[in-house]
Amino acid sequence: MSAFHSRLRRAWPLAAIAAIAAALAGAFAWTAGWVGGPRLTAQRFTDAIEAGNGKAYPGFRRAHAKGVCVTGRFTGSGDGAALTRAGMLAPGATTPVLGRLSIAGGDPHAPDATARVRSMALLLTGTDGQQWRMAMNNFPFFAVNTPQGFYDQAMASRPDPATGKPDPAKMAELLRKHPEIAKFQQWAKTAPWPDSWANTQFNSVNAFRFTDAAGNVRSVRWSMRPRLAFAAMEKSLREDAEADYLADDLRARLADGPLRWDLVLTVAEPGDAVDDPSQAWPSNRRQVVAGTLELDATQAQAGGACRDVNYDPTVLPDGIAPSDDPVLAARAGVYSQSYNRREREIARDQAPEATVQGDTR
Ligand code: HEM
Repeated sequence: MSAFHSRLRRAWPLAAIAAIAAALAGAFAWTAGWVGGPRLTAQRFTDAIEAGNGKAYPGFRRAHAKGVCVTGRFTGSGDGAALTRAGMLAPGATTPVLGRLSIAGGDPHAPDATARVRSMALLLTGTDGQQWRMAMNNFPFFAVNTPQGFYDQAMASRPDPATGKPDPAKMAELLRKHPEIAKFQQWAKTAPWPDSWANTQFNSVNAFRFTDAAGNVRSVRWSMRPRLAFAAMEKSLREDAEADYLADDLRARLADGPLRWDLVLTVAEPGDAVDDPSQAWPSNRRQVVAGTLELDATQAQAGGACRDVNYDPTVLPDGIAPSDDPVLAARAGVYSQSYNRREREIARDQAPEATVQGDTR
């Protein structure tokens, strides 16, 4: 070995250590948001959603703040077993459900007629303790294709202090940056509004990976399809409706008996957008009715068990896993942040409105 090579060999460990140290320092700086611009952390994301709400509502979810708890059960039909080994979809398997029906938005007192987006969240707990948490909406696809898009939307929606409404120039800039939003705006403008949670279809929107007993993996989206026929509510009727007509309607319907939705699994084909929730899949994809959800009771969220649940859609039983969709990953971080903030406010007695027993919603 030459003198040069032996000097190099002696120097190498020091150089390697220095390089590793530099890489670690770089990674730390990136994580801390010192380089490459401020990173989109769950904290910043949640701050933006709070700012978009215009006002603080301690103890409430930072999104979908207004809602009610529901309870019931889910029974597997057995047909879903062709797609996943998850025991909850086995034939006849019955799983207790603690759920929540809500409207989108950060104001827990918003009149129902102002909320274009309606939602269903479910927590299924299997006999072996495994959980399947879902948070679904009535839109068929998401407004944006990245977490950054959702963040930008929250920032652009912040009320302008002068008008109390979002600045139209900022909204125009948002649309220029995220043109996929136009498709969602078209849906929001034209799709008829259902008159009840009970006849609304709720969609997972994000895709998930289903693994069957033989180890085959497929990309799946799912929907809760109501057994009740869709009934539209015209604008004039919505304008005259009571602020809490959805919860009133739910109580009245449940007094007459349980409400049911079928769980419909839709299987992707090669080329379908499995990591982009803003793109619907073609309507001819294979569908499987994997079971039925039955809801038979409702409770106000202030005193109900759903208040203290984080319906994080990445909590899944064996046989179902998150896709690589970055929006899904972002949801897990932001829901946790929102959950921690609201539970801390409740624990510190800073949230009388969110905790008052006997409040109906
Ligand atoms: C980056 C995208 C998204 C962000 C940042 C976001 C943010 C949030 C936040 C902060 C909450 C409140 C969580 C809590 O305090 O427990 C929430 C609730 C919810 N979100 Fe999202 N969301 C996103 C996408 C979606 C999508 C794609 C869907 C459905 C298709 C969805 C459906 C829901 C539902 C149903 C709830 C209410 C859950 C409950 O009742 O607790 N979200 N979201």
